[in-house]
Amino acid sequence: MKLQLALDLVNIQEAKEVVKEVQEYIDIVEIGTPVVINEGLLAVKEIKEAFPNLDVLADLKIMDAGAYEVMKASEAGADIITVLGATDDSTIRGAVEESRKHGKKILVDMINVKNLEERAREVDALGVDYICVHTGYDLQAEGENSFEQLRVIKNVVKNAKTAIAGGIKLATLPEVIEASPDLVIVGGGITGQADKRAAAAEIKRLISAR
Ligand SMILES: O=C([C@H](O)CO)[C@H](O)[C@H](O)COP(=O)(O)O
Repeated sequence: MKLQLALDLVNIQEAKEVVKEVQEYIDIVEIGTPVVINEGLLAVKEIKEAFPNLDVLADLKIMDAGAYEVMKASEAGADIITVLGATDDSTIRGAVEESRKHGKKILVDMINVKNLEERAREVDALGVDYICVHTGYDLQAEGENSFEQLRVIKNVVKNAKTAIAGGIKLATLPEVIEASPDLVIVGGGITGQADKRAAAAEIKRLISAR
């Protein structure tokens, strides 16, 4: 089980400072969608250059032009790029094909996918690397989470690795770990804590104990 730190509400300089603080406890750094919107793929490039030993995920949430956008993110240094499960198969196929040319990985974000079981099977058959259940900020604010969705995809996904994101904190981590995802994605559960390093260390400790 790997730990991904999601950075959403920071600029490039702040992102570097947070990663520096917690780098020994994380496997993947996510350059979140808001950061890419604010700073562009330069954020991916700068973080990869500053932390070459960590994998960098570009959370582009690609909905169209799969191959082109994966190509640009790959050139910027991303190791993993996100595509939305709600898009059509041709976009996901294009993203996967392009990622293979660059030796990169595709994580499909199932945010707001209604027919989760059926779509997870279809996406899995497209050869993606990760399938991720995700409760976004807006639904988190309404008290939702993705714990049950994780159990659903664990039952049907046979090839891809599974991941979960959205409001995961130390208090809810045991329930997540119980379902054994391959990747746990934590943003505010680390970046929103007074002692980020201690939070990351404790999350890593619990994940590694499995
Ligand atoms: O993908 C995310 C969200 O849609 C904003 O872009 C977050 O990175 C993801 O939800 C993880 O962050 P937390 O919910 O703060 O753990």
